[in-house]
Amino acid sequence: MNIKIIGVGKLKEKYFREGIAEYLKRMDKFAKVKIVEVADEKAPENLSEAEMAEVKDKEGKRILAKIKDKEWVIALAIEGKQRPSEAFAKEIADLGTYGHSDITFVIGGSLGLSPAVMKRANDTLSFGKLTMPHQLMRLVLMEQIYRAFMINIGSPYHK
Ligand SMILES: C[S@@+](CC[C@H](N)C(=O)[O-])C[C@H]1O[C@@H](n2cnc3c(N)ncnc32)[C@H](O)[C@@H]1O
Repeated sequence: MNIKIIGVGKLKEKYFREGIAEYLKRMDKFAKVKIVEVADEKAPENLSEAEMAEVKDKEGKRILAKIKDKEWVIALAIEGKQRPSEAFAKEIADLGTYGHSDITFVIGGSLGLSPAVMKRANDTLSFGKLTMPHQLMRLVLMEQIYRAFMINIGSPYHK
């Protein structure tokens, strides 16, 4: 299975990078996991609606350029679909079984994902109504993917 996580902007803090590196290492035996970073646009406080849409559109185009036709895309969105970790684990296993072994997760930038990216997505994933910083979201997502693998092998990691 190939898992790609596309995020906007670089991870600045060392503790995030270390956390990501740890989960990359732990998942090594279950899947080929790749992090792809696309450049972010400057998004100062006082942007108009049109300017915010332009920021998302530009970032969205960069995201879409990193996605191949065969990839099953799951967009992370606050208003997306929530599910328990067990259901998420089953989905990951089923996708692999039924011919979608290239799964791509997409995390938006500080203003979120563009309509074009949401349209390309095959599914959405919400971690609840709380807004998380996109850098932290990357780490939380990795833990949940790792947890999914642990659930699927029946490991006591998942209690
Ligand atoms: C700072 S948030 C963007 C906030 C923006 N107002 C929005 O509604 O998308 C950056 C990205 O992190 C992800 N994200 C943040 N909180 C999330 C949550 N609770 N569930 C799923 N994804 C989340 C989404 O991909 C979002 O585009």
